[in-house]
Amino acid sequence: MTIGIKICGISTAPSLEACIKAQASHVGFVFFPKSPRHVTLQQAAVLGAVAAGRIQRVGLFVDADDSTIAEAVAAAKLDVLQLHGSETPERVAQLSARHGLPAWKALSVASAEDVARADAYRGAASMVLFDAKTPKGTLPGGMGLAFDWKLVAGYRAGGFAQGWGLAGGLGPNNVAEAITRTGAPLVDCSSGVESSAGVKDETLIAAFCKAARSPA
Ligand SMILES: O=C(O)c1ccccc1NCC(=O)[C@H](O)[C@H](O)COP(=O)(O)O
Repeated sequence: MTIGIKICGISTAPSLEACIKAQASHVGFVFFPKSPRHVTLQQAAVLGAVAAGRIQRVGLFVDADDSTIAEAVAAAKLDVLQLHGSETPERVAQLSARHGLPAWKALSVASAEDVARADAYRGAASMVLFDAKTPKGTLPGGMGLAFDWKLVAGYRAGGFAQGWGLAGGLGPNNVAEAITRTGAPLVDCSSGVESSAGVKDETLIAAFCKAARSPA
């Protein structure tokens, strides 16, 4: 099985090129102003053009309004929408249909009940991305926090056309073990390949992608 690898929070051309060179499958552009990884529409347009046809472009939104999403889709020529807030299944389906794009729904996980919330999104989202629940008042992602992988080990993703993904606290040193223990078909990493908040490290990107393709 070819593992999907998404590197999230790409905001510069060198880090984008590092993801392509390392053969990641997806890069994430964060459209959430509170994030240190936030990109402007101008940055997104440049990065989206560089990425075109070379790697899949995922736009990340947190309860964004229609115009924010429409402007980002147009600027970056996004291939996928990642909805990382409290978007309902209806909102996910609506945005996917409106833009003609697959939509991934991120769910924050700390318990089995959180994983079960994915059921409501079958048929609406093309993928469910399980991420760690973050403390109140902090960012809803990109915090380097992991959750108990046992909660999603062997997850059955029927009804999600693109399967499921694992995020939260992954890095070059634990991603192989995470894949082996959960069977996740896609892994997603942000802070684990950074030297400081929002600053990607090209060596860590390469190491992460290599490790993800070498299950423990
Ligand atoms: O990365 C962000 O800054 C961010 C901000 C707000 C919502 C989501 C965000 N990131 C989502 C991602 O897809 C991250 O890759 C995921 O949360 C894992 O992050 P990390 O634990 O740092 O690898």
